[in-house]
Amino acid sequence: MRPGARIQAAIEVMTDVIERHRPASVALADWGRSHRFAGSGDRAAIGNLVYDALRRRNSIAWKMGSDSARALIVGAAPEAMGVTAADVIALADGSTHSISPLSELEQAGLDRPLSDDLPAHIKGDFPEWLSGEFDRAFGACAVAEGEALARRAPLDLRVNTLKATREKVLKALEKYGAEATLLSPVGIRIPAPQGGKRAPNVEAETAHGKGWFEVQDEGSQLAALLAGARPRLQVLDLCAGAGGKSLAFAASMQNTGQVYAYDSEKTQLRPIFERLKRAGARNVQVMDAGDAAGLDALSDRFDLVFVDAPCSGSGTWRRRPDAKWRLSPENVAARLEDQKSVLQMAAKMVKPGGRMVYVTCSILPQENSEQVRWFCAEHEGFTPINYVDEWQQQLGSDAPVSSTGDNVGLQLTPARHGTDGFYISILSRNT
Ligand SMILES: C[S@@+](CC[C@H](N)C(=O)[O-])C[C@H]1O[C@@H](n2cnc3c(N)ncnc32)[C@H](O)[C@@H]1O
Repeated sequence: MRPGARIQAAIEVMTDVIERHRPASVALADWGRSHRFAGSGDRAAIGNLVYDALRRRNSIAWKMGSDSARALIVGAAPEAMGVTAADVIALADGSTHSISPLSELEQAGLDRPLSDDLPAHIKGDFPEWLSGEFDRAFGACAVAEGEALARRAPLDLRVNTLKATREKVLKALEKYGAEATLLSPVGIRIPAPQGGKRAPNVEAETAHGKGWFEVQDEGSQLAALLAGARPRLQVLDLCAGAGGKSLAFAASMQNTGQVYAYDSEKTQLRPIFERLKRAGARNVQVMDAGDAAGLDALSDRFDLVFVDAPCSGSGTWRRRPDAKWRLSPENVAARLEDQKSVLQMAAKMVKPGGRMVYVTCSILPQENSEQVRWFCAEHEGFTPINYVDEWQQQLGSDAPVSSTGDNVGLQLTPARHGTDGFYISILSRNT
């Protein structure tokens, strides 16, 4: 496909996303199925246009003077395709399948700089109704944090130390520009693709098939490392989902002790079996999904209960930018209730002297520090542990500074730490 046709195709996909409220990945897959002639390069370029437009939706709409699918895609095109505004104007020649010529207004929008006095939610590309939460979370840094959440994310991998070393995986993925992560000692990063380039399909690599690594954001790796899953412990991964953390624990525990992987949803849990097999993880017991009675029978037993709580996902907007605009106050309220319910359940499972680790991939204080405060008020036997000391002990390096400014919980963000937005709080059970 010619570049002008790719822009037109992206407008069609974006129309589907906006008008029919469909997830971008579904709209893109549907478009691919009904346009079989399009190659993988075309699909990647169209995907970049759609995702970049969603990442920077507010600022692009302001520049272009419209929130229409066409305005958003045209506004995103220079950066998404790695070309100049003049190139985009020239590409829109109205030839068969291509985008029609740009109006004067559209042309002017491509060159319009953002003015300094714009509100934070426009400059930082986050939903206006979350302005208060962004302000509470980041104060004067709200725009910078929003901007970082609106950039493309790198591809992060966790080396499976049961089967490989970081050096070995770095060598296997050298061709993709793989480099060691700065914070996680078992992490590897492939930088985000620029312009029209696409991210490599690392899961098609032999090294992945052999179980040498898993795709996992560095923030997620750090949450698992900070939890302190040592050899021979009894660990409960309470919201195990596809098992990302259970796999990391199995590696930290050198396949000794026991990890119980539980989730209320069997469809979430389903991929864990294949992943465990590939990784050579032998100390993970997958519980029946939703088996509350089975879980109850294990009360007061665990050295470590890890709560990877259901949340708004606001920390992962770089990877799922459409979720940013679908999120509603009602969704957040529902997740807050879910979090309280899993925290209540988790409290019963920790043995005296054991610990609970509460994690979200969110940057909203409501879901993070405020839930921990609520939990501690309800459960007198639990006390938050200073994460700075814990980091030193578990990772043997100096802890990064949390964007919350305190040591109760570690809030990681793309702007400060280069990871997805993650919140990690460690609580010890004293009685
Ligand atoms: C953030 S995801 C977990 C991701 C997973 N730990 C990983 O690393 O791949 C949250 C999970 O919590 C599960 N969940 C929601 N409510 C739950 C509950 N009451 N008990 C157990 N799991 C629950 C969801 O099904 C979902 O899989």
